[in-house]
Amino acid sequence: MSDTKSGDDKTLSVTPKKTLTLKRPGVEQSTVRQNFSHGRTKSVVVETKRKFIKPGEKPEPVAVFTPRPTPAAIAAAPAPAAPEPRTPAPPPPAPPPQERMVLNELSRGEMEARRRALEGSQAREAEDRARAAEDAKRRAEEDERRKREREESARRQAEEEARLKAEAESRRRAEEEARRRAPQTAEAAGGDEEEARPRGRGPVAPMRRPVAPEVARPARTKGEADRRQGKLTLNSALSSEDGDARARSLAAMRRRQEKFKRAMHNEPREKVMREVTIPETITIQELAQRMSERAVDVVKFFMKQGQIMKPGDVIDADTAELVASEFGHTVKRVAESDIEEGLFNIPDREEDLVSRPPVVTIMGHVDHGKTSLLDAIRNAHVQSGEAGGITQHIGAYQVEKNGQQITFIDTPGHAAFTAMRARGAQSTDIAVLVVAADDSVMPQTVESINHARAAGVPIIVAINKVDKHEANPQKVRTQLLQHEIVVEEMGGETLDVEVSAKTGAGIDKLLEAILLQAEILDLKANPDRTAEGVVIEARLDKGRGPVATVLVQTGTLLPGEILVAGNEWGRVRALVNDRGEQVKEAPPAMPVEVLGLQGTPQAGDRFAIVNNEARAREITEYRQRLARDKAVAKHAGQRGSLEQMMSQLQQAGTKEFPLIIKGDVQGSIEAIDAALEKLGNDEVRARIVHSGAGAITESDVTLAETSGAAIIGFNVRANAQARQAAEQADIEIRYYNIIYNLVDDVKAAMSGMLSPERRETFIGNAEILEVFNITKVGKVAGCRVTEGKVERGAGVRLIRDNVVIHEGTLKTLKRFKDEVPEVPVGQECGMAFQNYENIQVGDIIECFRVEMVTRTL
Ligand SMILES: Nc1nc2c(ncn2[C@@H]2O[C@H](COP(=O)(O)OP(=O)(O)OP(=O)(O)O)[C@@H](O)[C@H]2O)c(=O)[nH]1
Repeated sequence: MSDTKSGDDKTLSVTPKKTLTLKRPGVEQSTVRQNFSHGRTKSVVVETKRKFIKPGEKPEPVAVFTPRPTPAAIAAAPAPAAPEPRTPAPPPPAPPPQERMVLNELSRGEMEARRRALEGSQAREAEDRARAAEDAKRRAEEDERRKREREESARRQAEEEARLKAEAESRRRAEEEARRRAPQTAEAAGGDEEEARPRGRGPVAPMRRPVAPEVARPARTKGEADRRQGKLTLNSALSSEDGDARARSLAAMRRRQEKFKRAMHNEPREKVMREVTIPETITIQELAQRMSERAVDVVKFFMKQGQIMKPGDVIDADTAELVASEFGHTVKRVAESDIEEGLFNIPDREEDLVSRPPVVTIMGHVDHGKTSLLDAIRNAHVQSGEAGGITQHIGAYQVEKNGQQITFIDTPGHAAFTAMRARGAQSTDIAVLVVAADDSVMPQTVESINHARAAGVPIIVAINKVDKHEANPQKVRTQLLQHEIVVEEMGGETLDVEVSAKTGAGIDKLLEAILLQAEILDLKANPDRTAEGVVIEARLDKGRGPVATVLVQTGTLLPGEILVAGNEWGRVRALVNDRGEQVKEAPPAMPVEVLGLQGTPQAGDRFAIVNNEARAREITEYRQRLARDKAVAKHAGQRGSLEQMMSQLQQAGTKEFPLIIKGDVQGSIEAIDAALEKLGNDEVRARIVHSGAGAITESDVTLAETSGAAIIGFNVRANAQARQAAEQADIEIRYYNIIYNLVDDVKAAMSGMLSPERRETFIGNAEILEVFNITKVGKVAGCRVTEGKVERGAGVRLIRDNVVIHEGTLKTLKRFKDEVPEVPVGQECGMAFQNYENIQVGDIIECFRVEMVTRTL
């Protein structure tokens, strides 16, 4: 049987020290494990009670055994001693002479162990006592230090206050002094100010900006006082209870001091410069948050710029960037287009690439024969054996030459289609530049050259109309030199072909030239992958719903796939080629009509295939949101910066001509929009309330009604309900099929809104020779017409010494006794002014006619 000391024994460490209360006066405790035969053990708590002895008395150590209340232990215990309650035991009968032991039959080892346990326990107690004393000392020191600090801070505040007062006083005196001594030189005045500043005290900053500290100081003191006196907080309650020891934490004190110092020195809080991430659009609130600025400060900034904004307002990235840099932050522009990651430009392996047909766009000046050429090519070269097939306009077509396909993008080359053409060039491999041989290089020819160059697309020159007798192809070639287009014949590398769209001459050669150029370009695509491409045209078809003509640029498009194009998506219901036939697939460079989209995408939108509807929805919703935000931001932007506001003020008198435009094809709507945008001047301009592809519906009429707009249908008609609604609401619907006519009409209508111009025509002058005062009539001037003639009813001005002193109308114009309508030059007459009599001999009467002229745009 052996005893173990409980100190390090984990099994015993749970012994509830608290219940055993080490601090019980005069009692020392430790736990001892006793081992018995057959592996039985028992834990006992040893309490050593010290007896307080009077001087002279002999100390009598006492050990009390408290058995653990485990049943096993109770059963196994050989009942060594009667269990004692935990209350301090009354001193037992005088022990035998063994020191500190009352147990019988303990071996030396056991006794030694117990002794060690008791000693350890004593040592611990001593340590605890020492620690407590140290803590108390530290606390006292801390309290003392805080007190000192508070006193110090109060002293400093008082000092600062006194100093500021002194400064203000001395400054006031200095100013007074300066005023007394005025006028003085600026230098002398500077010197005075220097004098006025208390020397060697305080920093220079408060002197430079003296107002802030003075204002800040009393406000702070008052605020603090109010806070302290007015409110009873837990803190204040405690601090009043046990002195000021617990009033404020040290950190709070420091913060307060820092703040105070800053206010004193008018130092701005140290600014943290951040890199602010700015998406395409952002709310002011969000921007402020990202800059760690207060939204109200950003709003204030806008206000200074003359814009009234709310924190919830959306601004575009450019504005946000400006704001961020004004606040001193750096900017990182990001596109929130992570969602589109992996949608486009999936790389292909070299070995998967195969040759594909070239995509050609025909460009050139108005009337140089683009449409005729496209038609000529198409009519002559629809795929062999299918010549009888019904061709339809889908915005692009393919022809076959020498067994090879060529894709033509069939967008008409009207001036207003510039935007479309620019997009066309992006999806194009080769640009055919049509120049009429009977004309010359024109502005749009140059524009086309620039578009092709910008897109990095090689040009083939088609010199058209060579059938005409006045055709001069050589002149065209020479003119092209000026624009750095050097055709082969002139020793350059640009292919040129003389053609006639009328007779069909040279068309084959042109196609061959295209194929040759394509060979040089070595155009390739991977047909064994999901399709990617571009929308050429999109429209709302009455029977088929939204229809988009797309050009597959890589991969193969199949029915059933989920296609995302711009803001729209849909499951491909059918693919229709340029001959109106349904096809099972659309390989690279093939233009097809896609049916099954949910909405009409925009011409020029890129399309791609996604795996599931959820992803398609996610992408299109994101794009729609983006478009919406952009529109809102644009709108907000219109409320604009100061410049914008000024221009708005200027425009305040601008009359708007609201229009709703519905068209058959997205491309034509864009063209109309662009053309109408150009109309107008400072006084009147067209405002397109809404435009879109599709028939004119009842909702268009409602919109027209609310916005006071006229409705224009381009190649579309209003449905019966819309017609009826328009009739009832008295809304005008106009139909057009030629853009020029549409634009001309709008122009004429807008001209009617221009205020007429006042035009003045000089008629004649008369000199006053005599002034008669006639009763009942008043003063009448006897004049001679010296220039032109004088007319009754015309405007007259009275001019004295070359100064106009009156402008009005004539009351009478008499020749002898008769009223006459006019008096020619050289004759004499009598004239009287309406409501004006201050006339003198020698005055000149100028006669003029005013016309109001209607203006046009
Ligand atoms: N004699 C002759 N006339 C031609 C030829 N090509 C086009 N034309 C005529 O030129 C005029 C304009 O031709 P378009 O094909 O409409 O010209 P465009 O460049 O498409 O014109 P926009 O669509 O207005 O830009 C038409 O009257 C054609 O008949 C040609 O090779 N020879």
